[in-house]
Amino acid sequence: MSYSRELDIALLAVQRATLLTKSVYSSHSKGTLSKSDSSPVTIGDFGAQALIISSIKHAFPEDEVVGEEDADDLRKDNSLRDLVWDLVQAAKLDDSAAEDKLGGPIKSADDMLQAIDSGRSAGGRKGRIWALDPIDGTKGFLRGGQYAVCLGLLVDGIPTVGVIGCPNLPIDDQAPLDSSVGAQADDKEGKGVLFGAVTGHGATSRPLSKGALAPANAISMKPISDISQATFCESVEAGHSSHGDNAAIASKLGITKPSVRMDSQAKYGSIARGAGDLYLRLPVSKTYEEKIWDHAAGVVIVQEAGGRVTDAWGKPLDFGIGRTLKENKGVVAAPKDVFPTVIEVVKEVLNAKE
Ligand SMILES: Nc1ncnc2c1ncn2[C@@H]1O[C@H](COP(=O)(O)O)[C@@H](OP(=O)(O)O)[C@H]1O
Ligand SMILES: [Mg+2]
Ligand SMILES: [Mg+2]
Ligand SMILES: [Mg+2]
Repeated sequence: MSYSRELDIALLAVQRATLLTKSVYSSHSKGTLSKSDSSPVTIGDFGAQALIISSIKHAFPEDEVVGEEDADDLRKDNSLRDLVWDLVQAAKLDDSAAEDKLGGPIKSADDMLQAIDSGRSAGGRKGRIWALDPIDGTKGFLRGGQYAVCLGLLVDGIPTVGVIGCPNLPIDDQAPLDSSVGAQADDKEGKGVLFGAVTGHGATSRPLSKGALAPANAISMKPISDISQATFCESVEAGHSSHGDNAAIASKLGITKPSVRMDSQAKYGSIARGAGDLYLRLPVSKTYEEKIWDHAAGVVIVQEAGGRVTDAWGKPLDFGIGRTLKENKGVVAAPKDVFPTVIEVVKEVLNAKE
């Protein structure tokens, strides 16, 4: 199957949601709350989840969605709900054919809450399940760094369609990648990329637009003949990925360039288009379970661009067990031909710590 309709809807739904996240990004009050795990969530996360789930349920009513957020906090606080509702009503693509494909605007605040809560699927190995991260890199979103709106389709537990919208990344696939891209990001002139991929059909990038989709460019990972020249990406947040272990791996590979620190699945997009080469996410905590919505879209895009993605022990990521990757620890992504070299070194560093 080519999943071309799924890709089209996912691209448009993510594109529409970025109109909302961009309006929150540039505003002083982001309506930030602290969740039970003490991680942040903003009115942008709730609004983007509502818009995307409503688009998916319109186009594919039978599909399930595993979404990061739920509407509990909005049901308890009417003023917060109203803030999100205002944002959701304002986020419209300026192309009526595209809006029609997404079912047009959400009809009421109650429908909005219901849409957000339709992301409560438990996940699993059977059928079609979308994994949605309405704002990935919320800490970057609040700090003024990179963030991404991410949507992946799992078919029988296998990531099959992936879309990532990155409002703050340079449009140009060839733009040099260093930590200035990860820090002090903005979404002004020349910024805003939409990545997309379907298993077996390649990966693309295109400028984010406000209406119909812009023409796509095929992307692929950069061939590397000398691994010591590689550029590696890692989280900005030291609590999400071990900077020390990542640095030890880079050093064993002979890499001397400093890492590119960047929030969100913008890392997957950046290596998929050959701006960077490796993505290292070595676990910090022994008990943390990676979430399926933090990786589903990025994995399809990197694989279709010529890469391989596994956990830090080289085990395939298992998206079919539920909302988390509980059988995996950490994540490593690299171009296929150098992947075996990279994963051997990752395992050496992990084994030395056991
Ligand atoms: N202890 C931890 N280890 C790894 N990832 C974590 C973590 N705590 C939170 N995260 C995840 O890290 C994601 C951001 O990744 P990155 O550091 O690459 O930007 C967060 O996504 P959200 O921002 O969507 O909540 C969150 O799901
Ligand atoms: Mg979060
Ligand atoms: Mg996330
Ligand atoms: Mg998120």
